[in-house]
Amino acid sequence: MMQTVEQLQPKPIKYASLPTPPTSNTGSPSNTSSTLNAMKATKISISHHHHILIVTGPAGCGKSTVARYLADRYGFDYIEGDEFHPQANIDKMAAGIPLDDIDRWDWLILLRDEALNALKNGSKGVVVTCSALKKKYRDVIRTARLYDEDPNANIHFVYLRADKQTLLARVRARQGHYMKDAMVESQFAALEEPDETECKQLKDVEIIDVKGSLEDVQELAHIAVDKVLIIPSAR
Ligand SMILES: Nc1ncnc2c1ncn2[C@@H]1O[C@H](COP(=O)(O)OP(=O)(O)O)[C@@H](O)[C@H]1O
Ligand SMILES: O=C(O)[C@H](O)[C@@H](O)[C@H](O)[C@H](O)COP(=O)(O)O
Repeated sequence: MMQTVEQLQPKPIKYASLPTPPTSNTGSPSNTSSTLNAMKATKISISHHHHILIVTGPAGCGKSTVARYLADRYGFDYIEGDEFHPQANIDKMAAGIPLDDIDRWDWLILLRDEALNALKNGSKGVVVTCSALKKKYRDVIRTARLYDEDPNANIHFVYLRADKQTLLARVRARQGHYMKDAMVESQFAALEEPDETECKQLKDVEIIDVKGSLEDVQELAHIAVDKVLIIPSAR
């Protein structure tokens, strides 16, 4: 069964005023003009497979903002990863102490299982925010495919790439969050960006440069994700 994007989202999709797509040192470019032209010219449908989109990156890169937008666009469930940290992790981060691997394992498994539950309960797709700073954390999430009832479940990472200055500015401007700007340094220290090997071998990472305005970033993100979710119709 196919669902058209038009059915999921009343607003027409604009492809007209796109920002110049970013290129990345480590991953594939987020889109090409030929893909865009193909999408403009054809009716587009979301494949019937289960989809898990993991929006990743360090604190302040825009995970929640972009994930909510994507969930809305595709009619997917939304899981805010921060809400699944145990209180001990929140307390630690609020006190300015970075989490370590041990703090994160159960949280990652919980997020994976929450996503699987949403699919089991009938959701076609789910968008999860999860910093997933290291490759081994992303690998934990990748095991969702082994447990999902759809053997062709589509697990995809949207890595929001930002430089330290941008993150510092955004974390400083954000009100009422336990994660303060002093933690940005440790987030970068822990960060293992998806590199060329990971991107090429696993083909499940899109890298989005998030320096631009929110509107630009949302557009870049949905163009990248459309390529993953949507089958251009032959008709
Ligand atoms: N592209 C952007 N340009 C400007 N501000 C942004 C952008 N993306 C997010 N923000 C703002 O930056 C802050 C951090 O975004 P958020 O989505 O909470 O990031 P994360 O979930 O990764 O910590 C928020 O106040 C958000 O409104
Ligand atoms: O693995 C971690 O160290 C945390 O998950 C961290 O990366 C995450 O960013 C925080 O939960 C803060 O929340 P925000 O990302 O919403 O700032």
